[in-house]
Amino acid sequence: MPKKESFLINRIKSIGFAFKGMLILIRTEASIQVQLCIAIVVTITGFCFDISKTEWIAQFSMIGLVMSLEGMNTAIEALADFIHPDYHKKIGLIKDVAAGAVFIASIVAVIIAGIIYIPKFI
Ligand SMILES: Nc1ncnc2c1ncn2[C@@H]1O[C@H](COP(=O)(O)OP(=O)(O)OP(=O)(O)O)[C@@H](O)[C@H]1O
Repeated sequence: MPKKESFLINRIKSIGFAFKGMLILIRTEASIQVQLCIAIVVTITGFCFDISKTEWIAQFSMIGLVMSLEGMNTAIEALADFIHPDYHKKIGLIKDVAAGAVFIASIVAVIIAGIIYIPKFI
């Protein structure tokens, strides 16, 4: 019994730490703030155009993917700066690759937005 309790408490604590991390990202990361604004705008646009359930799923999936990858990118940047604060070619490569992952998701997000909204204008 006590084992189960401590497991539950640990899970709740983990959710608390994760929530704290999310708030840090929203408060301190300019890219996340921009993405959050875009997410709010496209969500309002979704209501305006009365998009279908499948389109909502695609839209929210891309919002989640881009913002969570941006969070991972921020963590990798912070880790790289902590491990090696000075200039190093490898650190540059690590940061570029992490940023590249966000960029790929962002391009796909723009394509999906085009698939959803362009037909509503023509
Ligand atoms: N220590 C380093 N050694 C080599 N190149 C680096 C180093 N730090 C940064 N760079 C290069 O500069 C780019 C930008 O790095 P930076 O850490 O400023 O990230 P950023 O994309 O500007 O993110 P943020 O705006 O969140 O700080 C990297 O992608 C990398 O090419």
